Amino acid sequence: MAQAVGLVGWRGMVGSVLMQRMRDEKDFDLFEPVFFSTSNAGGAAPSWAAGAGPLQDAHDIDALRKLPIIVTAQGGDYTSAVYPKLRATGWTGLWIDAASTLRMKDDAIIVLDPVNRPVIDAALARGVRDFIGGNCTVSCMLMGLAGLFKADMVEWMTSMTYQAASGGGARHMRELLTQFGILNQAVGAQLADPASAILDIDRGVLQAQKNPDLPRENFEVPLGGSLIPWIDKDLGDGMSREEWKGGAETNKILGRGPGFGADPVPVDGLCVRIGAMRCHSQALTIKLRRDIPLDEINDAVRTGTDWARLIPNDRESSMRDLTPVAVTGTLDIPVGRLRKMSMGPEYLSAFTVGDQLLWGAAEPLRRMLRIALGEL
Ligand SMILES: NC(=O)C1=CN([C@@H]2O[C@H](COP(=O)(O)OP(=O)(O)OC[C@H]3O[C@@H](n4cnc5c(N)ncnc54)[C@H](OP(=O)(O)O)[C@@H]3O)[C@@H](O)[C@H]2O)C=CC1
Ligand SMILES: N[C@@H](CC(=O)OP(=O)(O)O)C(=O)O
Repeated sequence: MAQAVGLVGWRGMVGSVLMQRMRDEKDFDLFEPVFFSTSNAGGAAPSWAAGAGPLQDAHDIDALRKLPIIVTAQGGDYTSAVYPKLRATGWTGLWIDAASTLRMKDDAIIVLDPVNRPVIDAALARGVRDFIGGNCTVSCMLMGLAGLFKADMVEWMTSMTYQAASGGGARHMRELLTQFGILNQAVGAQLADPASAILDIDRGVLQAQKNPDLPRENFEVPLGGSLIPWIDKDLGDGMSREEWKGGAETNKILGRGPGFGADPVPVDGLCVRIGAMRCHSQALTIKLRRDIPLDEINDAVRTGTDWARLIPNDRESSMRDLTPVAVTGTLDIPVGRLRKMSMGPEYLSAFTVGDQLLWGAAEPLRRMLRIALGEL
């Protein structure tokens, strides 16, 4: 009989993308899904899951502890509330989670198997039970640049991010679009008149952006037609939590830093929210360990993972292939704008884009489940 797997958070935004990918890849042929809900215990399982029983209560520790594997995309509050109680019962099953709560725990692994499969395999062999998806910005960056890290070409790196609204969640995406709609309406008549003055339109947009009635419950400030140079909590030392994750998680995924054999690679930067929908983009400045020819760098990027796509550093290719619109809904991680910078031959610039709901959230989890089931 197939192994039972508990699924929590399957109808949220990350969960829905995860379910779709698992259906596309026929993952459900490999296990018996047991669907949980925090809001509708006893309700029907999703219609596409033929034969699945009714929804179980996601806070019912006795129901959860019967399962050898639990996959959750329910969120950090759920993990904080349920995980400690579940482990306190002596449950030794595998916990596969999208939330950041447990990521930096000593005995938890951040999963991104095309980059750190040996770390995952070694952890499974020594009995590690917690496998957590990485921060979306970090995972997308590493899926593109893995080749440079694998070849140990990187001395340090800065990452300047352009992060999509989806990183905040579904309500943030709606709010962004609502803001755009209101801005458009505010100047609709002038826009329709080719003879109207652009500075009048600009004034009208600014007025609408500054109007206290513009919906901003989620982002707190206008994002449509603007940007927000802060993501996640304020750590109190000038750094945002999202920026801290860049260095901390990159090194943990690579198996570098304190507790590992190799020195950490300094990774730092500035994380910015922009008005894109669901793709995070990043401009990278990389200090190479030595002057490496660009051909060699291109080869390393191209072969780093099966999903990295080398984009020629020309105007047409960059505009066509290196944008959120080009990448959304695909697993491709294009990497382009690769060139040596004027600071010297050891300084490399790069630009990369990734769908933060796919490689940034859902894909590493479904692949970890396959690994746990011995199917990848
Ligand atoms: N958003 C992102 O970009 C990323 C998020 N993550 C992590 O994934 C977790 C979940 O995030 P996300 O998917 O954005 O959260 P959502 O808010 O979309 O979903 C979370 C839960 O909300 C409940 N819910 C209530 N109303 C609705 C509704 N109308 N439609 C769907 N679900 C509803 C569902 O639980 P129930 O069925 O039990 O009612 C659902 O599982 C978080 O921990 C986050 O940190 C990780 C990487 C990226
Ligand atoms: N913080 C990310 C999204 C996210 O959920 O990240 P994490 O999984 O590290 O909490 C963003 O806002 O774009």
